[in-house]
Amino acid sequence: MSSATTSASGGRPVLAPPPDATEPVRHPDAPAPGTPLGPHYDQCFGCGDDQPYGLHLAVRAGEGVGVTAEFTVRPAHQGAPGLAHGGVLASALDETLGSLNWLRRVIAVTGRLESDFLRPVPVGATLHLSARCTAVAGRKMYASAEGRIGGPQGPVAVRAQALFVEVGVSHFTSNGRPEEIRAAMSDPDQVKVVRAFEVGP
Ligand SMILES: CCCCCCCC(=O)SCCNC(=O)CCNC(=O)[C@H](O)C(C)(C)COP(=O)(O)OP(=O)(O)OC[C@H]1O[C@@H](n2cnc3c(N)ncnc32)[C@H](O)[C@@H]1OP(=O)(O)O
Repeated sequence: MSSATTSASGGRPVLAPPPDATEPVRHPDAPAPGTPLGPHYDQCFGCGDDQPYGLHLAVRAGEGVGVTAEFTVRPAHQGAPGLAHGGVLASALDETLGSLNWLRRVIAVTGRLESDFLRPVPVGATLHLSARCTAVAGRKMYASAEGRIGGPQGPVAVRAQALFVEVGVSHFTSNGRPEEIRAAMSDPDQVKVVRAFEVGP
């Protein structure tokens, strides 16, 4: 196995939680199962309403540290004629996985994302996504996701495993372009300010 998929210590796959990992904990203020989370940032490619070519992914809180989401593939998302681009599908998985952090009220960004593409996804299809956090170890959150087509119980078209790493707000304020940081920070809607930075953009 290559060093890209195994850890430095002992050959454990990098996306396998270490033995001292713990169960993820849902924050007491997390929205009830079934509640739409809404966009975390209106310019986000994954969920933002103001991104004309974005995914406009709609995420709902699930049970525990889990979410469901839907994404309908539009012509702007094509790779091959009539089919979704693989990078766009990976973005849908990443966005769905990222929203798990909102249920934990932890600021975290994607460190690693491994995707499997099992079936082609046509333009016009709705991808029914689900994701759950499987373990936490220090700043690291381990999670998995899948996307089905033809309905929520349809065949799995894509799936992913991911590692998110907890960061401070300075990850965004120090590295993001100042124009967008200033605009997001000065939004009069304080809930929007919090959500723009509490969940990785
Ligand atoms: C609504 C939700 C929207 C969500 C949108 C989707 C989320 C996103 O797409 S976020 C954007 C994409 N991601 C990024 O831009 C992140 C860029 N990367 C970084 O900033 C840094 O590399 C970062 C923060 C991940 C880690 O850096 P740093 O804080 O210095 O931590 P570091 O000490 O290197 O790593 C911490 C732990 O994570 C592990 N780790 C970090 N990266 C990886 C990786 N790629 N693979 C495996 N393990 C990793 C380290 O081995 C370390 O483990 P341990 O504690 O056991 O030693």
